[in-house]
Amino acid sequence: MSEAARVMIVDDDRAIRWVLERALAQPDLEVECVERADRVLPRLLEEPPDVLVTDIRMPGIDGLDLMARVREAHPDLPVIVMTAHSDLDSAVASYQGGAFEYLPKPFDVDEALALVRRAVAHARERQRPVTPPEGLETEIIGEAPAMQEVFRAIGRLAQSHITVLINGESGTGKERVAQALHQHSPRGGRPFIALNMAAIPRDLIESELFGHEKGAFTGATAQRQGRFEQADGGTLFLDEIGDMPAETQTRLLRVLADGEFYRVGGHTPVKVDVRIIAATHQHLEELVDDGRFREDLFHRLNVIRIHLPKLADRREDIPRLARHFLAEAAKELATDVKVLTEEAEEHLTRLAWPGNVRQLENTCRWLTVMASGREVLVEDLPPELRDGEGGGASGDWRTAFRDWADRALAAGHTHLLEEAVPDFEKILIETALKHTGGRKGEAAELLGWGRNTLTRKLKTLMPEMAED
Ligand SMILES: Nc1ncnc2c1ncn2[C@@H]1O[C@H](COP(=O)(O)OP(=O)(O)OP(=O)(O)O)[C@@H](O)[C@H]1O
Repeated sequence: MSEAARVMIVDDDRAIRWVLERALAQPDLEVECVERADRVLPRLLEEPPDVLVTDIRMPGIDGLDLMARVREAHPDLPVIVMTAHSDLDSAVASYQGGAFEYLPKPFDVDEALALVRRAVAHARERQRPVTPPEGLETEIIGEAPAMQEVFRAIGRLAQSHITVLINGESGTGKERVAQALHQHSPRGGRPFIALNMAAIPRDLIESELFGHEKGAFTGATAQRQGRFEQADGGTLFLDEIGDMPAETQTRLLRVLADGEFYRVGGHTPVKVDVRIIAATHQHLEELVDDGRFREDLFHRLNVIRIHLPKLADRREDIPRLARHFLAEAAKELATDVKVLTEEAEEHLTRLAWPGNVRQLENTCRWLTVMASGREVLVEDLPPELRDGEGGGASGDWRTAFRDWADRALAAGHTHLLEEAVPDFEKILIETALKHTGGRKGEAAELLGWGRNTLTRKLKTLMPEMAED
């Protein structure tokens, strides 16, 4: 902590400024005194000091106003309020949740100095974990306490090769965290290979992981390296580990124990040095209890566990995430960056976000394409997010449908429309027919189709109903 801490003092009373400036003239502090908040506000917001000391009653922008604005931009900046006791309540109220100290007037200079030093120490203590490991700042956004825990874990694990298990719902950023763990490890310059167990057909998992020899099975026309070999010296990220078939679990366990494996159809052991990071949205303990996951493998993987909270459990991060994704989407689509109005931002902050960060990211992309103006209003939001608490009311078919699509994509499905549209139409047809007691003409009308269209659809979708 060799760098001097910057302290800004705002008071219209010249005598107080003079006293404080002298009291705080210390080698470890760099003090700046200003008379009026409005003259320094833009600079203060842009380049905040380490500690702000302010009076309450001042001409122009008063201390409460100043705190409100500072808090908005820098919620963690410690503020020391100098005031008579009578103003304390309103001061506390205005800065609730922020770091706040109180210096009653009249004060003793030593007391003032001690308080400023304490605030500096406090600010630095807070800043340390707040700053994610170097280079991560733009990658993982998270000021919520649970995300701070994640950053701390990444920092703590930076120098290790230890196996890590990441828990969290789909779309919470598990792969991101795995990447960060890799980048900040001594293996950072080596490959990071990700493999989603839920996305590969079960009978291909072994050859995907361990590779195969030529002729190992029909279609194995050449020798092929598996992910383990590709990840040699680096990190292998095994997503949705709970979906790993039992035989593969056994093989994985053996690789972890011996550091070597055989390609499918091979007889020569292949040696590798791979760090495993596994992730799952499931409760592995429960899978173990149900006999669906090997207990010994579970213990092997569960050395260090990182939990990623649902987005709904870190709502304070939503505005920043949204701004980040809007900027990213604009870059990607080579267009102007959309800005959320306060109402739209508040609205987004209240939604349920069952698809977590990924859903927010997709929403921001959608907005970048669809919103008409530069400013995004609540009305510009996709319809399913616009009304009520949207995005997750249980029983809402759109939510269930979205979850289905999320899962299907995560499992590697393609041509989703081909998969979904027939079911969608079938459900509507069945329901309409139920309502009309099987009368097709009326059902076609309810659906908004001509009778011929319905007949044609029935032939392809529900041939058993097509006879008439
Ligand atoms: N904290 C974050 N800051 C910035 N971007 C994030 C953050 N968390 C997630 N993302 C982005 O959100 C998307 C989803 O994250 P990611 O793929 O890591 O989730 P996941 O938990 O691995 O999902 P799944 O289990 O479905 O594979 C990615 O595009 C990722 O870059």
